[in-house]
Amino acid sequence: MKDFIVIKIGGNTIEQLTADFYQQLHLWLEEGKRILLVHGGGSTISSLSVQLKLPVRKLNGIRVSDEKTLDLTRMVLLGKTQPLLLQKLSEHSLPAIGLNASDDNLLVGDFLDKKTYGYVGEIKTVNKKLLEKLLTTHIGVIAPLTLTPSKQWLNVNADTAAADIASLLNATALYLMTDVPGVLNNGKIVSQLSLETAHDLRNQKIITNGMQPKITAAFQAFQTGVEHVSITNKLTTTGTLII
Ligand SMILES: Nc1ncnc2c1ncn2[C@@H]1O[C@H](COP(=O)(O)OP(=O)(O)O)[C@@H](O)[C@H]1O
Ligand SMILES: CC(=O)N[C@@H](CCC(=O)OP(=O)(O)O)C(=O)O
Repeated sequence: MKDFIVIKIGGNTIEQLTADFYQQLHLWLEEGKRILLVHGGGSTISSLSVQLKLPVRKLNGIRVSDEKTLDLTRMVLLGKTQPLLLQKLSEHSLPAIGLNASDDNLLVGDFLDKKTYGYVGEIKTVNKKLLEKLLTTHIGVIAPLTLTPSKQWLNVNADTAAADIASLLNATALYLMTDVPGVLNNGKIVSQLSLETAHDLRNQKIITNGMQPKITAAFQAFQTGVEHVSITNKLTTTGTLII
């Protein structure tokens, strides 16, 4: 079975992707790797929420989502962010296909903690057979949403979604691509991050906001067997490697 590589691209990062990113995808495709991109879109969801006078509330970097926020999230991710990324891939001659939880039971999940976060989920199963077929010819581009077994849509933090999917696919690598070159401490990149150091940096409030779900997601994937997990702004530099 060929390797699965999962790459999470933060909403802000889509516009900043450079030529080396697309070149690396071409190289991996030539090597026969199966590539899945999980995209974010958080900043657009927040700015539209403000325009529509919906509350913007995040706890530990995770959006608290009522029904209206969930609806808006679905519209942004599937109506704006995903087509933008697909268009960019197409402009760089990369064959890509947009995917979401409702495609042939692609993702099934459950509430993360309904009392605390509302309509927010985590992913429990992935239709691996479908991805094995589709990803032989295409790069998969997947939105961070899930459906419960009773078909309730849920908003999933994109870092959490990428890590859940990487774990469930037994992926060989997970790249969490963001707008900073890695985890920073006093302006310097932490090149290798252990769980113990991550706890310390969190306690010292050096790791805050959107970096928190990224760190949780990174260790979750690493501990379930994803060999290479990194937080970076480029596929060609390691940034912060999880150890
Ligand atoms: N220790 C840290 N090192 C780097 N970035 C951090 C750290 N703590 C918090 N952050 C913040 O996390 C942000 C990345 O998370 P987020 O905004 O959610 O991005 P994305 O949309 O790519 O997931 C950085 O831009 C930075 O503002
Ligand atoms: C539950 C939750 O936090 N969902 C995220 C999904 C999008 C996301 O994570 O986008 P970025 O990676 O660009 O931040 C949200 O609503 O913002």
